[in-house]
Amino acid sequence: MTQDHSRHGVLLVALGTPDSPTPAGVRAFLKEFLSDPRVVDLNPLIWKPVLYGIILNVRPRKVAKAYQSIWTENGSPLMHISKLQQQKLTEKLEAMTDWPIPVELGMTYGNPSLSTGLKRLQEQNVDKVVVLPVFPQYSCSTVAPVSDGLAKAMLTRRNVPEVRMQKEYHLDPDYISALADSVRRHWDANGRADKLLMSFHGVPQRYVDEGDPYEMQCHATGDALAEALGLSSDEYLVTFQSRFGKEPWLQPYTDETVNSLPKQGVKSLDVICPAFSADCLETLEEIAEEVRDEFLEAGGERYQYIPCLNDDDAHIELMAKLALAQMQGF
Ligand SMILES: C=CC1=C(C)c2cc3[nH]c(cc4nc(cc5[nH]c(cc1n2)c(C)c5CCC(=O)O)C(CCC(=O)O)=C4C)c(C)c3C=C
Ligand SMILES: [Fe+2]
Ligand SMILES: [Fe+2]
Repeated sequence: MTQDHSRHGVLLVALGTPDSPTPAGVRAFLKEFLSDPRVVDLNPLIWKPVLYGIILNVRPRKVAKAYQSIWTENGSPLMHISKLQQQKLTEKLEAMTDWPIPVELGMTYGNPSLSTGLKRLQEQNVDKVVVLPVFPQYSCSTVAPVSDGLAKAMLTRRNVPEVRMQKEYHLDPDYISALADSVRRHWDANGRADKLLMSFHGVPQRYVDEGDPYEMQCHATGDALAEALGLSSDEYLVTFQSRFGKEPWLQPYTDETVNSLPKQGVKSLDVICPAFSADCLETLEEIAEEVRDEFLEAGGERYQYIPCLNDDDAHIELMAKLALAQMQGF
């Protein structure tokens, strides 16, 4: 079936990242991010004094150092990889449709904003926007802020576009097979560890108790990936990383699990982070460095991090397939 793509465009959405790896750059990013009640839903009368009085004074200096350790000549890895994805997705869509379909980046927090991305699409005459947040698993703390941000961006437009948003794709067969292929490539090049650890970004347990399907979707992804790889239940683990604040987050925690594994005889680990579509601070610094050091200090012998899908062909093909399927819905 052929379709008229003349008014179609894609807004490729990622979480966002600081403009610079400096305390000021990180502070501006954290201020916007951590002020979103979708991310931290505590009573503002309690949260705002903590955020402005403590967190925004202490955390930026520490986190800027972490960003400096992963920053490249192309800037923040998340931004650089997102731009590569944007460019390759543009090329892939044109190859598949014989029509140039504009793809713009929009970050939930930081630059370019969702509003900027939307404006750039409208400047190219786009009136039917497919929004593709690159979060395979839906969470109220990642995907819902995208729909909030879009609604806010459109509040001031006289002419609003038609919009369709991909909510999640945690069991899409092409997503699972792209992950499985990346693990197999890693095994072929490096051999296979005792276990495959699948570490997902955490969220507060309470969000799940109140209806966020994120945890269930992470486990479904993990089980499907294990099945695609032919792993039995004792050959892989699903854990949750990046805990923030005092209340319980999804468990088991990645760091605690990794610390306990050498004592149980697990001396080598392969680690993959399926909730991340691009390598970033949380994978390159936290998982590939910090957690690795903890494993080796606890008696582990070999720890290997498997990169995110980033700009892999299979990943770009998945994005193109999802975008085109959404376009069929207009
Ligand atoms: C405070 C609560 C947080 C929730 C809830 C949360 C959910 C969540 N985040 C991602 C993806 C990413 N998070 C990243 C960084 C990051 N995340 C939090 C906090 C929460 N995340 C903070 C404070 C930070 C900044 C760094 C720090 O201060 O520790 C990033 C990396 C961005 C980068 O620049 O590289 C990503 C990506 C998901 C998928 C998720 C829930 C499912
Ligand atoms: Fe996060
Ligand atoms: Fe972190």
